[in-house]
Amino acid sequence: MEKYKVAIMGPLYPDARARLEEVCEIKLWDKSDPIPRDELVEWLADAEGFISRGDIKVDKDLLSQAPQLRVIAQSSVGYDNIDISACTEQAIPVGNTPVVLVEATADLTFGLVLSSARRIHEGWNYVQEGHWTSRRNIPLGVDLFGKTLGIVGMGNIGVAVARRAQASGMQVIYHNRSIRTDQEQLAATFVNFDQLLEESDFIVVLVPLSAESRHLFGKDQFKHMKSSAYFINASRGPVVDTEALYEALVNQDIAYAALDVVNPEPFSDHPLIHLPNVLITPHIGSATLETRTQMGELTADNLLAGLAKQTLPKCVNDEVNY
Ligand SMILES: NC(=O)C1=CN([C@@H]2O[C@H](COP(=O)(O)OP(=O)(O)OC[C@H]3O[C@@H](n4cnc5c(N)ncnc54)[C@H](O)[C@@H]3O)[C@@H](O)[C@H]2O)C=CC1
Ligand SMILES: O=C(O)C(=O)CO
Repeated sequence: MEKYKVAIMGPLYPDARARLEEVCEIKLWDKSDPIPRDELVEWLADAEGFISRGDIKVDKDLLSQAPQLRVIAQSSVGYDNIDISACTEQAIPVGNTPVVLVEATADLTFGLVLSSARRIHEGWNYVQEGHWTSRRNIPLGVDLFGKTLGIVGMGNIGVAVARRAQASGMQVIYHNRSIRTDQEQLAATFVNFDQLLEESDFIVVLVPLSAESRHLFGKDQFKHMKSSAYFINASRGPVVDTEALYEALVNQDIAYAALDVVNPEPFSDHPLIHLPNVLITPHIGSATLETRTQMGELTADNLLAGLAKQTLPKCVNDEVNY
């Protein structure tokens, strides 16, 4: 049997790779920098399947140069790098990996709440740098118990974060595109956006990046928050205006920011990194061995289904799913 031609933006986890190699002729980009556009165009000229990744712009122009393409799969729940309407127009289904990454991402997100409130990494730096010579001047944190956590984007991960917060004795309020029908069961209260900004001690952001959510958090929103507020972003960097966040932290309009996502990524020389009231992790929300393995498997399932013109198990534009 002739093998399917596929282009894959790595990394590709070993089990998924073995399954794909059985039926696919693979071109694998395994460098950490994104593939140059002209090289990608060449790779896609005869590709039937494409495993994309978040740092690659998949737009109308690219798709117009990929005449054989019948499926795109991506190992993430977010797909803000892909022009979904253009894919739908060309009847190309796009597979993503929701659900399997929820608990790992919620752990990391709530870990940022906990680490920043209790200054865990500062405590470790303090010990490592030899300052623990007496009981004085230890990093002093704040309680979670009895505080209000506001979640912006109460989807799958938001709900999993709410469960963790409730177990720590926090009240949970949320703002979402729509009020959840399971709100009572969630024991979380829907509030409007401004109310959430004003009332929350901790704000966790988990909205997808879209035209509507780009720079949802800027100067005015930080001014609206409590000066004691902790701001945690685990969604996408561009949901926040980075310069406005920097100013808010320098001016102490808010107390602290903990970020798993920033704009741009990677992020190694921005002044934000040097502020004392910031904790940044390198976009590791779903990065556990178990979760990344499951994401790899689901991505392979989506790709193989599309190549065989069968229904993708998780499809973003179901109207063109097979
Ligand atoms: N840091 C990391 O490694 C990870 C980050 N993510 C990010 O988290 C996002 C959320 O993931 P899930 O919870 O699985 O998605 P989901 O689709 O289950 O939840 C998103 C929620 O946000 C709401 N929403 C959308 N736009 C909104 C807006 N403008 N204002 C208020 N609410 C809005 C939706 O109604 C939905 O309830 C992903 O799109 C991705 O960007 C996801 C996984 C890992
Ligand atoms: O799934 C996503 O959207 C991520 O950011 C990485 O898991």
